[in-house]
Amino acid sequence: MSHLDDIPSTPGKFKMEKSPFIHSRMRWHWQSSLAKLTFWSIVFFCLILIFFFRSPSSNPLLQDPYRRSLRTYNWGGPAWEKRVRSSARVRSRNGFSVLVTGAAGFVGTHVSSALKKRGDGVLGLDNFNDYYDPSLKRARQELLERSGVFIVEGDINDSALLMKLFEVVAFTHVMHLAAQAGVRYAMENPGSYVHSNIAGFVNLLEVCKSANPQPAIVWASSSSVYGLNNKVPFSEKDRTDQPASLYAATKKAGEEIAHTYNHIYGLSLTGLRFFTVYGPWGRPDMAYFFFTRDILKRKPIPIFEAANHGTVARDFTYIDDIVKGCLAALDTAEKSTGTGGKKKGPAQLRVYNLGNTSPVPVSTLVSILERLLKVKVKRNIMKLPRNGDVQFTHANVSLAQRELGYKPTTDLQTGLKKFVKWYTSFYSGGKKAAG
Ligand SMILES: O=C(O)[C@H]1O[C@H](OP(=O)(O)OP(=O)(O)OC[C@H]2O[C@@H](n3ccc(=O)[nH]c3=O)[C@H](O)[C@@H]2O)[C@H](O)[C@@H](O)[C@@H]1O
Repeated sequence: MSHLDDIPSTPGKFKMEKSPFIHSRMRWHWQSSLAKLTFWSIVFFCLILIFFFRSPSSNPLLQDPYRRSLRTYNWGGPAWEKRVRSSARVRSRNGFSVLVTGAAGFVGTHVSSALKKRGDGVLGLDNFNDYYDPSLKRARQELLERSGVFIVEGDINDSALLMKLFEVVAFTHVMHLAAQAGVRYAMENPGSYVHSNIAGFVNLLEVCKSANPQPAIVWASSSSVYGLNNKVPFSEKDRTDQPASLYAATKKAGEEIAHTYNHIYGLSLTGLRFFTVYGPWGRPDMAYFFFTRDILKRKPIPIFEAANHGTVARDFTYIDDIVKGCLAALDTAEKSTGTGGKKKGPAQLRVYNLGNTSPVPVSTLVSILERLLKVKVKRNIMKLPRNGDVQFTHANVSLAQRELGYKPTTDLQTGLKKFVKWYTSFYSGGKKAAG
């Protein structure tokens, strides 16, 4: 019989014998148990430490926004100020001096480049976060640098940096495009939306309101603010109090915050509700972009459909049309009316839809890509997940047409052709030639 057979399986029923042999064995057993306990406690403690420091996705305290806000950026010094001044220098008569936040982003890159081309002074600001592949942002930065646009590396939550920028340059306009984008990611990392779209926006407005002169601000809202509104096409007068995602809620909050800063401080503010913008240099987290990548890899494509086989559709809007809308919003923006944080009179407050006015089903988007890429697509029809997506979007742009002269001219087929041309060139090693 092995000594293990002496130990009853039911705890508490074991009767201790008073034998010295058993005593020493018990002591040895106790000591070895203590050693084991200490050993496993250390292992457990180490595992907790590893988990804490290496796993941001499972630890809300260390998720992206907080890590990002802890990042330090190098800025300042005479050489840096010289670059800032030179990039923001106006080169055309009556040109603007524009601070573009999110300049290394998709829309930011295109708008910065268009402004620079027509002789405006442009200074970029971007935190180069890793929401999607930062190397794409770096490639956009290179592109802008070649046309004379300097992107300052920093966060819109950094008041000291923003104040420094306004001290060095008297910006006439701010094109605010820095944001945490993406509808579905809001369920994974809600904090990043609050950090960028609310706290960051407020911080920027705080600095703008105190600037002398105050700049006029044009900023990116989103078609997602229409949420569960089902009156089509979406007009600026429709309900926007039923957001379907936290992303949408933060953009809607931005519109209300804009109202407050306009009301109290006389800041001129224009919000642009973009409708699913696509095109060359686009965002890899968007469906048209990753569908292209996955079709080329022969992977099945998940196509969402609503209840009862309902079609899911988007008012896909080509980037060049959006850029025209952004420039027109800057051109028609009136001056802010405050000085040194005090309102001197009523200021302009506007909101416009910038869409394409012709929604296309996601299944048609896939068919167009299939033809352009010449690859037979494996379709995987799936129920629209409850993750913030709405069934359809459709812009009424008559207000933007009337007041901004906005008129979209690119249909999805034409726009995707340009995107695919850029994509294949960019990702076939010719990254620099893809501009
Ligand atoms: O219009 C807007 O305001 C928003 O447009 C896009 O959001 P979304 O329209 O959802 O764009 P995608 O994520 O590219 O999705 C496009 C369509 O593809 C569908 N989809 C997406 C992913 C997928 O796997 N399958 C699929 O069918 C979506 O349901 C949606 O109808 C942007 O991601 C947002 O940042 C932006 O603010």
